[in-house]
Amino acid sequence: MSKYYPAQININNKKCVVVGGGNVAWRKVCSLKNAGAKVVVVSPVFCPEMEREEGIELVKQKYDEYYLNGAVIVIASTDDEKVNEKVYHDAVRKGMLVNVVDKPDYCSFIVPSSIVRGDLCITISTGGSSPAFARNIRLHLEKQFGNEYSEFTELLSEMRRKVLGEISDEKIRRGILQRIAEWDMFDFFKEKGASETRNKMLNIISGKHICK
Ligand SMILES: C[C@@]1(CC(=O)O)c2cc3[nH]c(cc4nc(cc5[nH]c(cc(n2)[C@H]1CCC(=O)O)[C@@](C)(CC(=O)O)[C@@H]5CCC(=O)O)C(CC(=O)O)=C4CCC(=O)O)c(CCC(=O)O)c3CC(=O)O
Ligand SMILES: NC(=O)C1=CN([C@@H]2O[C@H](COP(=O)(O)OP(=O)(O)OC[C@H]3O[C@@H](n4cnc5c(N)ncnc54)[C@H](O)[C@@H]3O)[C@@H](O)[C@H]2O)C=CC1
Repeated sequence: MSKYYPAQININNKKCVVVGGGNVAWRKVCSLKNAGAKVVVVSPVFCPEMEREEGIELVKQKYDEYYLNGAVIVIASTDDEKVNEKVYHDAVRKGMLVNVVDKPDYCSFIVPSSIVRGDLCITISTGGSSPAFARNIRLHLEKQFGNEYSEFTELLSEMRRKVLGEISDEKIRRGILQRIAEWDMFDFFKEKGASETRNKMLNIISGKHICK
């Protein structure tokens, strides 16, 4: 049985607070920002990357629970165990999701390693057993997942919206959605490109091709 429930959290435009301004905090700031969060970092000192980054709010202060107000996610990444623990208890009391980077027992969620190709996101977690192994698996897999995965996913998204809007029979709809996402379609896409694949998919959608 897994210790955690894997899920994707929508934090677009939501306030997320990172306490601490070091290298580990920087990694978390990047992933939160990439997911569209409004990132606030509270720390007396920031690493140079953070000082340079635009579009994040830097609060040059020691931690105070006041800074958590309105946040959906809180990450404690200071080098002071007492501060990290206080952040954890404050966040839990306020009903927020919290992650203390060096204390898995003080995490209501943990952050997996991830490969992002447009809307496609492959995440790898060892449940805290070995973050270094999660990272190495990412480096290994990354080479196999190029930008074509992003482009094919984008095309599928467009076609899926069309199918959902136009085909009311659930069985036929499911059949088409399965068919256009099959591996031979992806091979065709890689060989012939987006335009020919789009035509092939449109033929399937309009019933000109028999579904398997
Ligand atoms: C539980 C968890 C909580 C959390 O932070 O969410 C956690 C905890 C801890 N990490 C520690 C160390 C390291 N963490 C990394 C790297 C990453 N750590 C990440 C996640 C997680 N780390 C969560 C579990 C994820 C899972 O297992 O699935 C990644 C995937 C995502 C991210 O952080 O964004 C990111 C890789 C991103 C990428 O590159 O793809 C490296 C490697 C490196 O930096 O090169 C090292 C050094 C080598 C090592 O120790 O393995 C320590 C010991 C600190 C100490 O020494 O005291 C603890 C505390 C403990 O284990 O007790
Ligand atoms: N989960 C993970 O992936 C990893 C976790 N760690 C752990 O994460 C912690 C942070 O690591 P680094 O970023 O390398 O440390 P660091 O020493 O570079 O940064 C610590 C930061 O905490 C800030 N800080 C200290 N007291 C504070 C307070 N009262 N309020 C707000 N900010 C405060 C400092 O200003 C500094 O910016 C360490 O405890 C380390 O053991 C380390 C490696 C990997």
